[in-house]
Amino acid sequence: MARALLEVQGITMKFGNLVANDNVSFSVNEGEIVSLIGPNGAGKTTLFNCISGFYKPFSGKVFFEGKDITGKPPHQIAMMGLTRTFQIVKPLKDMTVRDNVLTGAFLRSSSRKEAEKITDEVLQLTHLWEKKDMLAGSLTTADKKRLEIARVLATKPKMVMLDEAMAGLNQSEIKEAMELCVKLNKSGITLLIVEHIMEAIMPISHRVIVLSAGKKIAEGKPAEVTNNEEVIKAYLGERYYAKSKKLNNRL
Ligand SMILES: Nc1ncnc2c1ncn2[C@@H]1O[C@H](COP(=O)(O)OP(=O)(O)OP(=O)(O)O)[C@@H](O)[C@H]1O
Repeated sequence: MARALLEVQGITMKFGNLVANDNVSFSVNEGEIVSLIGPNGAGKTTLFNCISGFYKPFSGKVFFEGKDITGKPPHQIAMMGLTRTFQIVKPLKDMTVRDNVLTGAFLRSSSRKEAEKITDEVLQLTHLWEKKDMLAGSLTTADKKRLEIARVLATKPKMVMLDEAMAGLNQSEIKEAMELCVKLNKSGITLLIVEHIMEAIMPISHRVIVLSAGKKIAEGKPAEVTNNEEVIKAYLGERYYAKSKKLNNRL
């Protein structure tokens, strides 16, 4: 049986009177690609922040490999093998691409030689090798997103949480990002992905979890979720329903 790598149990997070996450529970098994979707303001990033230690949830627990990580600091959670990227990428823009990735590698290794070896492997894997000497601030959006992923990979994670890593990318860049996700997953990394580009994540996800107004409203295989009436009404409607209706009208 698949082993739960991440277990989120009844997470509630409030900002004043606003309940951003309302008793959310789910788990991610080792080796899975799970996507977390939902309308703007549904609470996806807040949940990422609660899981990765950037927020201490109001109530509920988070377990990674069976260990309680609720409220532990982000660097400690990263040391355990769970890391995340940010929706708004923040590379150290006056440092080179390679040095940016090195900062991640130093979490795993205190030896410079070893950290450089990890860094160079990750630069090859993420197709950033040719740009390793460029200043991070001069990269395109797509390459900045790639660098964010590279920095995370250099920490040698067991599981990566990607927060809108495909936002702002063009079609071919999205395809490359999808391929990278599949490649990382095949190399043994479990993925939890927040994304609005349904066309990109549905084909690569094993399971999808849907949040709406802070609550989990559905969970299942991509085909199950896209046919779920509540999900269509709360979220997919705008994107999927109109598109399929247009198509049906034309037939
Ligand atoms: N630091 C904060 N202080 C106060 N309210 C916040 C804070 N962060 C998020 N919120 C509110 O919590 C709710 C959930 O926001 P969150 O960013 O988690 O949603 P999201 O699903 O990630 O949205 P999006 O898809 O637009 O990124 C929103 O109403 C938002 O305004």
